[in-house]
Amino acid sequence: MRAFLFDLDGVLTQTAKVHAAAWKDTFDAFLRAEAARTGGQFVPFDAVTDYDTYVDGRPRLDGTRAFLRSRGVDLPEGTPDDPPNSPTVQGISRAKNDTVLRLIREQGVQAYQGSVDYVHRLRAAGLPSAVVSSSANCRDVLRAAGIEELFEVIVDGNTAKAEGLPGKPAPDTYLYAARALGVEPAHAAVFEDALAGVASGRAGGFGAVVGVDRTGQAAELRRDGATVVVQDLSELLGEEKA
Ligand SMILES: O=P(O)(O)OC[C@H]1O[C@@H](O)[C@H](O)[C@@H](O)[C@@H]1O
Repeated sequence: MRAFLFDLDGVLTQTAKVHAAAWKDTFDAFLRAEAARTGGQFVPFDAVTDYDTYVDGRPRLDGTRAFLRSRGVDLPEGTPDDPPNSPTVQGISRAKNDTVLRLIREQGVQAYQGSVDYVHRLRAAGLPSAVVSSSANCRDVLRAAGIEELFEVIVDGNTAKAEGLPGKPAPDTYLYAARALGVEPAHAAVFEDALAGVASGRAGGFGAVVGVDRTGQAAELRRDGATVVVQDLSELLGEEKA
């Protein structure tokens, strides 16, 4: 492998669980109000299974659409100016973003030490790395974790929007990063904790797709595209550490 492409939330930083909590907060408020309005049952958002299946790894608006569709809810798209929690895809997405930013402000951002050590090892070996994230908040999160300077290339939700790239599980954002580093996908490794993310690694024909299993979904990561699964990148530093 000549280039290394890392997802952000859940691979480099401990922010996947913060996103999951913000999604749960937002969707539960919506579902509760819907149940009251229609007289139906309130079935809460599951921060593990619903998050992994519909939301994790995808661009924000795609996550909102995919989860609502899974509950048979069809909301108008709305506009980015819709007030948070308006019954539109944009309004719900905006509420979720307000919540995730508040949680990040309150809790700060921690990197995974194993990932930071791994990227340092790559740098010492002269091997380039990129961050490939669906998040529009990617740069702020990298900065808050103090690791922005470790990467040659950063492809995030804003890059995808500006370049018209479809988000994960499509391979386009990873392919864009590999091109920016001047490396063929067959010689680049993808590191992902999300099912949509390993699927984009597989779809892009990458030389290795490392599933990072933080939540006990190793089998699903393999099913959707991981060629190897670890619980933490420190496992890949292995005996060289001794
Ligand atoms: O809402 P943001 O910060 O642009 O992030 C979009 C998505 O980014 C992904 O990295 C997360 O796994 C998702 O949970 C998140 O929804």
